Order: sequence, then structure tokens, then C-alpha cells
Amino acid sequence: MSRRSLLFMPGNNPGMLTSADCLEADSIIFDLEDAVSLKEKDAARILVREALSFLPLQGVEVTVRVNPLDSPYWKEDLESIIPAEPDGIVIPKASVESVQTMVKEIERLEEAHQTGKKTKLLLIIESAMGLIDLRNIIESSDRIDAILLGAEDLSSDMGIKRTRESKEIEYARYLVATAARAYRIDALDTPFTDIDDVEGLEGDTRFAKSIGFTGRLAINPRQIVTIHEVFSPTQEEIEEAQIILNEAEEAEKKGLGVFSYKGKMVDLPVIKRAEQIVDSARKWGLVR
Ligand SMILES: CC(=O)SCCNC(=O)CCNC(=O)[C@H](O)C(C)(C)COP(=O)(O)OP(=O)(O)OC[C@H]1O[C@@H](n2cnc3c(N)ncnc32)[C@H](O)[C@@H]1OP(=O)(O)O
Ligand SMILES: O=C([O-])CC(=O)C(=O)O
Ligand SMILES: [Mg+2]
Repeated sequence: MSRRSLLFMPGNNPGMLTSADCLEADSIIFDLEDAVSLKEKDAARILVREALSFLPLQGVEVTVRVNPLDSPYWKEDLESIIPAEPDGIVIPKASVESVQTMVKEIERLEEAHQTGKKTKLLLIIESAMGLIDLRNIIESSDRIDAILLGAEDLSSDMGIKRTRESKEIEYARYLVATAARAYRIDALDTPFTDIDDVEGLEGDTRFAKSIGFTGRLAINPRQIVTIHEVFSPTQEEIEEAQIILNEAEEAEKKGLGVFSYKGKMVDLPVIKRAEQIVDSARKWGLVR
């Protein structure tokens, strides 16, 4: 599954939860972790379970971010949420140990409640250790569908300051994007926290896309349009990709593996990129 946007909603906010399927996000994350205060943990867990069970939630992927392994909440979170069959569980502060322990519990609950579903995992990499152990973490379960970078916790773990320019998280971004692409799973970038800075969001998202991210997290519905615009191919890119694919078909008939288009060489990698563009345009309804 490829997602351009994943919108966070604090799990204790019923008004937001009920808007989940009408905000146009590709995916929603009902949060039980850092957007929910300690006093509200129990209330949020119940509300999210009810939302999953009784809201229509059609046409949008719905996942739940549980609390981390070193908290007293994660087990109760899973016990309450897995029977309500979310599409995925988002594991914060991911490590090999947290993935393996939570997968065991998820499997037990799926079996006990006969959910008939293989819940996907989306992992947040948000510590220095998480970054250097990335490969082992991704290989620790076959349910992992996406890697998310969590730059706020990462900065706090590293003792560094977050800036609008984000130079300080560049290495982490390259690592996460490259590792996720190596395993053919979604590479999802950290949220842009200044919700009023549309220009900043756009520039930062363009950079993320340019190094291999396939989507990013959002914290406010107003950020979705910009994120989708950046992660969707433009009409010009789609038209050019279609022309290249047509020309490639003609070249193939003539037995040519390489040809030129607008003075530039077209060979297999270029054709593959054109296919990717047309596939994603189809997926997002930008072409028939
Ligand atoms: C580092 C991390 O862990 S990030 C992940 C955890 N963080 C979160 O989940 C935060 C989610 N976002 C939010 O709570 C809010 O967007 C805030 C606090 C950042 C800003 O809130 P506001 O200033 O009220 O935003 P804004 O004025 O744009 O809200 C407009 C409308 O959108 C709604 N809205 C805002 N954010 C969201 C959201 N994430 N999901 C759904 N609806 C939302 C508001 O409820 C409001 O609705 P209304 O007009 O019916 O009252
Ligand atoms: O991963 C995220 O989306 C946000 C997060 O938890 C962080 O930045 O610490
Ligand atoms: Mg975090």
C-alpha cells in the first residue's frame, strides 16, 4: 500500500475521530500515545475502540498508534484495539524487542478473537538506536508495511534543536528513506509542525520526496492538500511518462532496447520510472 498522507488524530477527541473518513487523507492514525495526556489514556482507548467499531470509516485506512513497550499502557491498548480490527498498528519508539513483543501479543489477540485479519505494522523510528539498528528492526516481522520518521522524539533523544530548515535531521531522513525503499515498504516522513507555514511545508515535503520518501505524516487537515500535491505526479509528468511508454512499445517492436526522447536517452530504468508514474497516477485517480 502506498500512502501520500497519514493524518494524526488525538484518540480522546471525539469530534476529530468522527471526521476521519471525510478529510481526504489516504490514512488516519488514531493516537493513544503522545497526543493523549496520562489522565486521558483510558478514555482515549475506549473512544478509539468505539470509533473503530461503530463509525462507517469507508474508503480510508485507519490505524492506531499504541503506547510504547516501556510504558504500562501498550498491552491494554492492544487488548482493547485488536478486536475492533484496525487496518494497522503504529508502534512508536520502535526496536527489535518492541516489534517482536507486540507482534506476539497481536497474533495472540487475532487468534483469540478470530478477527481473520493480519494487522499491518507501521513503525516509528525516533531514536538514535532505532536509526543505527534499522535493518534488524525492518527484518524483525513480515507485517511491517511502512517506516515513519519521528523527528520530534529523535531530536530529544539526540539532544538537538529542531529548526525550520531541518538540516539536523537530514542524515536520519536519508537513512529512513533508503532503508524503507530497500525493503519496498512505504517511507513516510516526519510531520511538519508549523501548521500555518504552508510555504515551509511545501518546500520541506518536496525535499522529502526528492530523497525517496513516498508520503508524510500530517497533524492538521489543512496540510493534506499540499502533501498530496507534492506526492502526486503532475499532469506534465504523467503525459511525458505515457509518451515514453508508447515510444518504448514501438522501440520494442523494432527490437531496440534504447532510444532517445527529446534528446535524452531512454532505457530500462527510465521506462520503469515512467511505469511508476503512470501506476501512481492511476492509483490516485489522476488518469484512467
Ligand atoms: C510529535 C507527535 O507525536 S505528532 C502526533 C501527535 N499529534 C497530534 O495528533 C496532533 C493533531 N493535531 C491537533 O491536535 C491540532 O491540529 C492542533 C492542536 C495541532 C491545532 O489545532 P487547532 O489550532 O484547533 O487547528 P485548526 O484551527 O486548524 O482546526 C480547524 C478544524 O480542524 C479540526 N482539526 C484540527 N486538527 C485535526 C486533526 N488532526 N484531525 C481532525 N481534525 C482536526 C479542528 O478540530 C477544527 O475543527 P472545527 O472547525 O470543527 O472546530
Ligand atoms: O512520528 C511522528 O509522526 C511524530 C512523532 O512521534 C515524533 O516526531 O516524535
Ligand atoms: Mg514521537
